[in-house]
Amino acid sequence: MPAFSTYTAGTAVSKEPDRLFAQPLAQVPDFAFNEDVVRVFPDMIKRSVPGYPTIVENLGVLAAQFAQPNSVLYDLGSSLGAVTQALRRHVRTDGCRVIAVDNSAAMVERCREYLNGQDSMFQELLPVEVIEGDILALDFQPASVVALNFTLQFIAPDQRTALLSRIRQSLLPGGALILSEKLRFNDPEEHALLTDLHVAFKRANGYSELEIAQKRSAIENVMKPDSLEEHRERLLAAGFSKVVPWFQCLNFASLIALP
Ligand SMILES: Nc1ncnc2c1ncn2[C@@H]1O[C@H](C[S@+](CC[C@H]([NH3+])C(=O)[O-])CC(=O)[O-])[C@@H](O)[C@H]1O
Ligand SMILES: O=C(O)C(=O)Cc1ccccc1
Repeated sequence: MPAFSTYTAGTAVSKEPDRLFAQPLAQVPDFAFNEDVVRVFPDMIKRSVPGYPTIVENLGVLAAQFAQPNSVLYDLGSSLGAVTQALRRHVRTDGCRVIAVDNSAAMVERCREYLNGQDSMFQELLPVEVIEGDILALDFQPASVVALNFTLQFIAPDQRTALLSRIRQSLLPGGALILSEKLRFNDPEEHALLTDLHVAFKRANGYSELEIAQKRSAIENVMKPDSLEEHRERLLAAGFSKVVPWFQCLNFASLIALP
């Protein structure tokens, strides 16, 4: 029996601790969102991303300000649906529905289980559809809120502007894109300081030097962070009119981009 804990307003999520990189690996494979990662994901993301619980909960609060009646709210790269659950806790706008999309079959399967659990515990939640698919191939419907919560960094850099342009085209007046990302910094001293402080955050959360080093080499080929300046310029190039950072903790930040 997997261990479960209740958080996010009562919905049970796995609390299996992340020890994926605890043993020395002869060769560290590229990071993938497979079944092993799915089992430990809630623990991994909370212990790895400073500010993650604050970002997710407040993403729901922000979304409620931008949600327009009878529109779609997208959770792109939904993983286990933490953002979708926050949207359902906070958005009360008439006729809204959530579309969560992820291309990891293992994530989608577990996400559907969690959302069914939330459905059975609470009434009058926004309807949700969970799609297993590539967000680069998605046919966007008119949307008032689009959340990319730590997903764009996994998209090939040369595909990012096109994806953001398509999101911009789908956004309704009064809507918003909420984009959370790990940042890199153009100033080498600032980059080194915030990278060291992120390592200290992981150490304080119980990760060993070996776990930190092996995870770093697992993600370096698959996760390519940009600077805040690059994000701003790309969002403006994609047609957004205004970019407003609303949260930063160490080298992790979240931005609101307005159509
Ligand atoms: N092309 C793609 N199409 C669809 N999904 C993708 C694609 N590329 C990557 N993904 C998916 O994007 C998610 C990124 S995790 C998001 C956390 C979540 N938002 C959270 O708030 O808990 C971030 C992290 O682990 O740092 C994974 O589930 C991938 O399968
Ligand atoms: O662990 C890290 O160093 C990160 O940058 C964040 C992260 C969190 C979960 C999966 C992949 C990357």
